[in-house]
Amino acid sequence: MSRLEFENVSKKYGKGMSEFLALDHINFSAESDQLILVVGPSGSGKTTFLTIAGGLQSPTTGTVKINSEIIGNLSKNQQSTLRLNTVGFILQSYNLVPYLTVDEQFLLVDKVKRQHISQEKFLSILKKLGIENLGKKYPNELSGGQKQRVAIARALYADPEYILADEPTASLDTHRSKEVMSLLHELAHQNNKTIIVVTHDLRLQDQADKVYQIIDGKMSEVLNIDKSAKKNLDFYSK
Ligand SMILES: Nc1ncnc2c1ncn2[C@@H]1O[C@H](COP(=O)(O)OP(=O)(O)OP(=O)(O)O)[C@@H](O)[C@H]1O
Repeated sequence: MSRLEFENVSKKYGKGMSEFLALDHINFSAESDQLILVVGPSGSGKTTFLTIAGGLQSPTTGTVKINSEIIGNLSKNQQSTLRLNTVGFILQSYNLVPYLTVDEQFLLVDKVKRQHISQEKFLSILKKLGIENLGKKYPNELSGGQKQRVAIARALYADPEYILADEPTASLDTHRSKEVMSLLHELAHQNNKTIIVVTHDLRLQDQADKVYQIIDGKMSEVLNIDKSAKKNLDFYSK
């Protein structure tokens, strides 16, 4: 079973007068079969949390474990291999390669991961995200929402144990947002994935198994999300 754990994780940026505590003693765990939503206002530490969860940056203090392995104890090469084999990122910047068509973005995953996905599975992912007709287009020919969906499809295509998504529905309308969240929910439960979504968008809470909030770098589980969601809607919106 997959398990991601944060033990007393803090992250400081800068030094001296410009020192800033972005994450403050966070304890957190996520397992397979879970879609977890992490909400919080702008600048509260959500992206910092997600990038540390995926080993893209290190905590200042505390321990992050993926499947019982302490990430900080691994060499840089071992960390890259662990990331490549277990974690799929959906980042705000989409991370699409500008000079590759949509189809080629997926071929690149095959190359990097030395895998080959059946055409049938490939098409089913594209269809689920409504991008089956975009294969020959380059990223600069796509709308923000289309780029977002290609980035999501590419993360799913690599079939990682963990999917870490930063505002995956930011450029999508309400209908598409719900579809994407349903898809992530289905993946978590039918394909045993651990999925963590950070977002401002409290409308996504319906599909989540657990909801956490980060405020000023401190994280807590939101047990009664409906009530606080209504109270905090303005607070969370950008
Ligand atoms: N590399 C960095 N150097 C210095 N400060 C940083 C750095 N990255 C983030 N910060 C600061 O840490 C805090 C948390 O940033 P983070 O991006 O994690 O917040 P966020 O909740 O994801 O915000 P948003 O919702 O606006 O994306 C912010 O005050 C930000 O300015």
